[in-house]
Amino acid sequence: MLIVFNPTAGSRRQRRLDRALAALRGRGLRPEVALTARPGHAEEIAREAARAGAGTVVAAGGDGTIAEVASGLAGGEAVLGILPLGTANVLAWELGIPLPPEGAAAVLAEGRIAALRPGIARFGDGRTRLFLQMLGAGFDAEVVARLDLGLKRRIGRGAYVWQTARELSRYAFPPVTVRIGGEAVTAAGVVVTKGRFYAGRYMLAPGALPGEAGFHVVTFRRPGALATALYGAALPLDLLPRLPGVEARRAAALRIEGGSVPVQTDGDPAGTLPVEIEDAPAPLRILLPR
Ligand SMILES: Nc1ncnc2c1ncn2[C@@H]1O[C@H](COP(=O)(O)OP(=O)(O)OP(=O)(O)O)[C@@H](O)[C@H]1O
Repeated sequence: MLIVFNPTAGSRRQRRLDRALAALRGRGLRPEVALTARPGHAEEIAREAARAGAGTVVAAGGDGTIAEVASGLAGGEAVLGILPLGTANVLAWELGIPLPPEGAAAVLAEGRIAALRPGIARFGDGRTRLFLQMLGAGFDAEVVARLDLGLKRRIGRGAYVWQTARELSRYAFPPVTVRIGGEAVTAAGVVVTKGRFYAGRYMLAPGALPGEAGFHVVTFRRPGALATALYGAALPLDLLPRLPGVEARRAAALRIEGGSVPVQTDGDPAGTLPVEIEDAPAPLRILLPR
């Protein structure tokens, strides 16, 4: 077992890693730890470990680190483990992986292996990006792109609230077009998700199930600061899916177009529109609670 540790993710991460390591050793495991030195490094480490025959490669960080490790493992035999040390930890909430390090360690030691179907985003410039939870185009990606990472390290999720307030006054809400089969929907923004939750443990797509093929596509029709502030206020109350102008569809694959609109995947900046989205060719094996 190799643990790929992002020392910049979340807060109090070193102590939480140490607690997980102690719990794993208590269960007779002797994991190695590799530290990431830069964005993208977790993917390289994971790919190399898988090539060298690692059985389990654990992403110790937030959703961005998990997506990077998953990219490195794609198409191989190694199993993905998750030690949630991030800021929002959406995927951990989605999959029921405990946030306390001892609980997460128990899943790494004794969990069951399940299959997830990652999504793949193909950008107009030819780059691809794998995601496990979600992709957003529009306002949420603008917030992620402009987030002050130092502030996020200091105050955690409050940094997103602060950045949202700032972007509400200056984002122009250019329209995006979502194409699913022959249908075209124009909206102010869209979130394409594999899971139910968004921004933590808040309900976005109640019908989504981990491991399913395809996507739940949630469009936000109304542009502007007022509508977006309302979406933001409804989110922690789990009322977002019921708001007027918020519509959900299923799609096996889709294309999103829009001029210079930013895109985020699993909470990290990923590029700009256009993007084509489909399921990854192979499932990914992952350790989940029994
Ligand atoms: N050593 C490093 N220095 C700077 N950035 C790094 C380093 N290692 C990894 N990263 C980048 O940090 C980004 C953010 O990390 P991650 O998403 O894991 O944590 P988080 O943002 O705190 O958590 P969450 O996504 O759950 O809110 C990752 O996308 C990764 O590319």
